[in-house]
Amino acid sequence: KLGGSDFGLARREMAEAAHEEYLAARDEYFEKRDLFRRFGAGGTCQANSKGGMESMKIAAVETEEEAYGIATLPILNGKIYAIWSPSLVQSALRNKGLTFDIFGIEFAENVFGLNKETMSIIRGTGSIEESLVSKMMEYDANLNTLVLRFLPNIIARAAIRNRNKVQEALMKYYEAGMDQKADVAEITKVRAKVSRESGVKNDEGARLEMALIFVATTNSVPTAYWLLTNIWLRPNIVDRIRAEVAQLAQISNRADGKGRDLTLRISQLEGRCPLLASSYREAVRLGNQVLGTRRVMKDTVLTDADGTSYLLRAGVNVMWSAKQMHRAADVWGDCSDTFIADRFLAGKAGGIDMERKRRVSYLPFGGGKHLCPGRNFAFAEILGFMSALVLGFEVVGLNSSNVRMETGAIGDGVVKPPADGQGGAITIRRRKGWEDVNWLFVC
Ligand code: HEM
Repeated sequence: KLGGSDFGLARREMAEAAHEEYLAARDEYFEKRDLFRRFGAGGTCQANSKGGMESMKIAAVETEEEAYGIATLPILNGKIYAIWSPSLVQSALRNKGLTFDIFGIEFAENVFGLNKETMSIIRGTGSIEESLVSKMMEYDANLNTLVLRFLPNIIARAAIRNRNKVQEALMKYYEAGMDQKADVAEITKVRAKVSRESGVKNDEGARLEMALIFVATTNSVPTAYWLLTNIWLRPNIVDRIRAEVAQLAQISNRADGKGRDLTLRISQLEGRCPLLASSYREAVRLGNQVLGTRRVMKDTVLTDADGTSYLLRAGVNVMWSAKQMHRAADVWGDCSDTFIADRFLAGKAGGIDMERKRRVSYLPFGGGKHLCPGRNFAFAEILGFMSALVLGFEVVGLNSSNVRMETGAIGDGVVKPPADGQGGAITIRRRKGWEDVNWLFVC
C-alpha cells in the first residue's frame, strides 16, 4: 500500500537503513584505511597534497594522521562524496565551486508543479485561509512521493490534491493583486514583484509562492513541537524559563476595559532568557537531520582543518549528515542523544576547544551562499510563541512515551513527530489568572 502512514513508515525505514549504511560505510572505510596503512600499500581515500589525486584512489599513505574526513561511496552507476569531517563540511559550504542551485531548481519544478516557461525564467535569473493550513500540512506529509518523480499521478495523489487546493487559493490572491496591499508583509510584496518583473505569469507566480509557505513552515513547525514537548516533559525547566520570561513582560490595562495587554520584546529573548534560547538550540540540534547536498561544478580542492587537501571531481554530488554531526559523542558527550536544556548556556561546553568543535559541528541551517535566510525569523517566531505559552498557558496530558523522535524520512530537514495522532493528544489551556491577557509581540 503506497499511501498514508504505511508509506510514511516505509520512508522512515528507508531513511534509517540509509543512515545505517552511511555509518557502516564510514566505519568500513576507516577499517580498510587502517589495513592499507598497516601494510604500507595505500588507502581508499588519498590526501591530495602529494600530487592532486582524486580522493578514493589507492595510493601510498605514509602518515599516521587522523582519519580522513571524506570518501567516495559508490551509488547505483555513479558515486557520491560523503563527508563526515565537520571542518571539511564548513569548507564545502564556503566553496563557490559547489552549488545547491541545481537541486533547488529541480525540486521546485517537481514539487510545485511549475511549467516549462516559468522554469526557464527561474533557471535564467537564477494570509492563508484556516482550512488551507491542513491542506498545506498534508501536502508536506506526502511531499516525498512527489520528489520520487515516479508515476506521480498514482503514488503522489495526496500531495497533488493538496497542492492544487493551496495553489488555487494563492492564484485568486495574486490575480486580484492582493499581494500589493499596504498591510502585506514586505517579503510577500517583493517576491511577487520580482517574479512579475521577470515575466512569470500571475498563475505561475502563485504556484511558485507556495514555495515560501513551504520553506517557512516545513522545519519551523516540527522544531516548535520538539521544543514544546521537551520543555514540558521537564517541569523544573518550565519553571526556570517562566521566571526568565516573566521579567520581560510589560503588562498594562486595556483602554477598552477588555482585560490586559502583555507585550514581549522579541529582541530581548536571546540576551535575557538564556535557558529558553539554549533549549531552542538543543531542540534544533536533535530534531535537525538534514542531509546537506551540493554538486561539484568544477574540479575543486577542499582543505580539512588538519591541512589535508582533497580533490573533488566536477559533476559528483557531495553529501553530509547533520544528524551524525549533531550527535557525535566526541563533540557532544556521551549523552549526545539526550535533550539537555542548558547544554548551550555559556561555559557549558567544557573549554574553548570543545566550544570550537561544537560550533563547527552545528549545521542546522546549512551555510555559505545557501545559509537559511529564515533562521532569525524562525528564532523569533518559535521563541515568541514559546515564551507566551510558558508564561500564560499550561500543557496537560503530555506523556513521555508519546514523544518519540524517530529517524526522519528521506527528504526531511527536521524530523516530524509521529503522524496521525500517534503522538497522543494534549490540552493547552490558559493558566489561572492569565485568562484576560492579550498577547503582543514587538521586535
Ligand atoms: C527551524 C527552522 C528552520 C530550519 C532548521 C531551516 C533549515 C534550512 C536549511 C538546512 C536550509 C538549506 C541550507 C543549505 O543547504 O546550506 C534552508 C534553506 C532555506 N530556508 Fe530555512 N530553515 C528554517 C526556517 C526557515 C524559515 C522560517 C524560512 C522563511 C521564512 C526559511 C527559508 C529558507 C529558504 C528560502 C532557503 C533556501 C536558501 C537558498 O537556497 O539560498 N527557512 N533552511
